[in-house]
Amino acid sequence: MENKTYNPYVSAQTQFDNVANLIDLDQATRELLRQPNKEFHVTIPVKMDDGTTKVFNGYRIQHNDARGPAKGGIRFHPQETVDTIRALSLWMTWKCAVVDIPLGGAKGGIICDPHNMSMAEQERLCRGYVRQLSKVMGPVVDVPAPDVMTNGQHMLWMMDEYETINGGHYPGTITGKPVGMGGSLGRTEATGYGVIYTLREALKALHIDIATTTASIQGFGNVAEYAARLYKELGGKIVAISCWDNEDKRSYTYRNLNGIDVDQLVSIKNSFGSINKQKAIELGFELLDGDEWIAQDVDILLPCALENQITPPALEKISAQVKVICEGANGPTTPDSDEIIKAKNIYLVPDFLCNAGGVTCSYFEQVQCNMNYFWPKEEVLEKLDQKMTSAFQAVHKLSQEKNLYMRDAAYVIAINRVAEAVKLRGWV
Ligand SMILES: NC(=O)C1=CN([C@@H]2O[C@H](COP(=O)(O)OP(=O)(O)OC[C@H]3O[C@@H](n4cnc5c(N)ncnc54)[C@H](O)[C@@H]3O)[C@@H](O)[C@H]2O)C=CC1
Ligand SMILES: O=C(O)CCC(=O)C(=O)O
Repeated sequence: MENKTYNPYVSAQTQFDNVANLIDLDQATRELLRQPNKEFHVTIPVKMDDGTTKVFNGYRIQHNDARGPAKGGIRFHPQETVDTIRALSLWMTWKCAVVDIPLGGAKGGIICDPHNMSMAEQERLCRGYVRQLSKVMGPVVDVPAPDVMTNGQHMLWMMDEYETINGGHYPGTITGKPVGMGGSLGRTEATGYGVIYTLREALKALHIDIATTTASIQGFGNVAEYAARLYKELGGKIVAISCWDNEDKRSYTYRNLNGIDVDQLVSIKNSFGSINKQKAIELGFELLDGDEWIAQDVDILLPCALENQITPPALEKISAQVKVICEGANGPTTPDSDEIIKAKNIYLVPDFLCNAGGVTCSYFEQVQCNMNYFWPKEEVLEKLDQKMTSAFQAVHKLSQEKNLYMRDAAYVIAINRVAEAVKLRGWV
């Protein structure tokens, strides 16, 4: 099969258009919701350690804030594109709506490769980004958080710059901050755990005992690591994990058919979620091609890396054993692949439902910051489980009642909530 290229923004709009037709959404609401409301494109000059100045391109795209302040992560990636960020901003709106938290959708990104930047350069980049955007962000406007290749330290530098500019303490400006500095316990785990809460519920609905299942995972960053940890804790066996190798500029799949020891693999990965190949081989892992994660004879696939990973050619390799796909990543599946997944009768938990644990915990972080009182981890995770489980059940129920694909059912709930908000506000 020929290798097609996919634009995530086109995919996000295609998904939206399909469901807008299904629910007969009026024309004005369609036009409003199928594109972002505001876009900020900025240049960020950064003094590099060698004395030169490098200019980076950054973006913040706010899709919709009818239900509350815009919310969504900031990515650092050398191949970041404005269309990817547009798509991600749409998905953030649907995500907050499907779990019913009072927030809108936004996303940010900077084209850069943090692998090749010192911590001091990264700090200057974070501060420069906020200097460009401080007027259009803030606790009641737009609240960023970590995403691919960003972490709590980046968020703290950004918050500090925002507070310096605005002269006060505004911990609700950014979420995903380190614990003790306005961060919430459980935020590090939240997205990955949320993925597994939805998997647990999906398996219950399918009458499959999680302890009898096997899984293969794409990615080994924040989302994948904590999904792997909780899945194992619930009795599942992981046989393969793939990740990017920045030295070889390609991905590999690490396989152990006896079951992967997650702690052991974490001990040999770096802060970017890349596994040390040499050490993995010494530990007895089989080294396979990066694409092989999808070809394993497992019950569950957990794509937790990037967008456009599950394509028709990739699906040609999928094992007949696969029963469930839980999308930890944003946009891992292309619209033409959805048709194949439906035809194969694989149960799909769609991205903006499956990975909503991160933003749900970010919302809890804001609530705790507003109270200036922080909950114990057990309380955070219990509330997170409740939110994720009830959102999953509402989507599953609708999908059963109306015979809808799970992605479409999640969209019906999310779009209806946002459409109602824009109507109530008198925007359409
Ligand atoms: N961090 C969060 O709270 C949330 C993240 N997400 C989404 O989850 C996905 C992963 O995010 P994080 O874990 O935070 O990022 P991360 O930067 O911590 O990890 C990304 C992982 O993907 C791997 N990867 C990159 N390219 C790959 C390729 N071609 N093949 C195999 N592996 C590859 C990297 O090696 C790394 O292990 C992204 O789509 C992100 O937008 C969604 C919701 C919240
Ligand atoms: O925690 C957040 O606010 C957003 C996380 C995020 O970027 C995402 O869910 O894709």
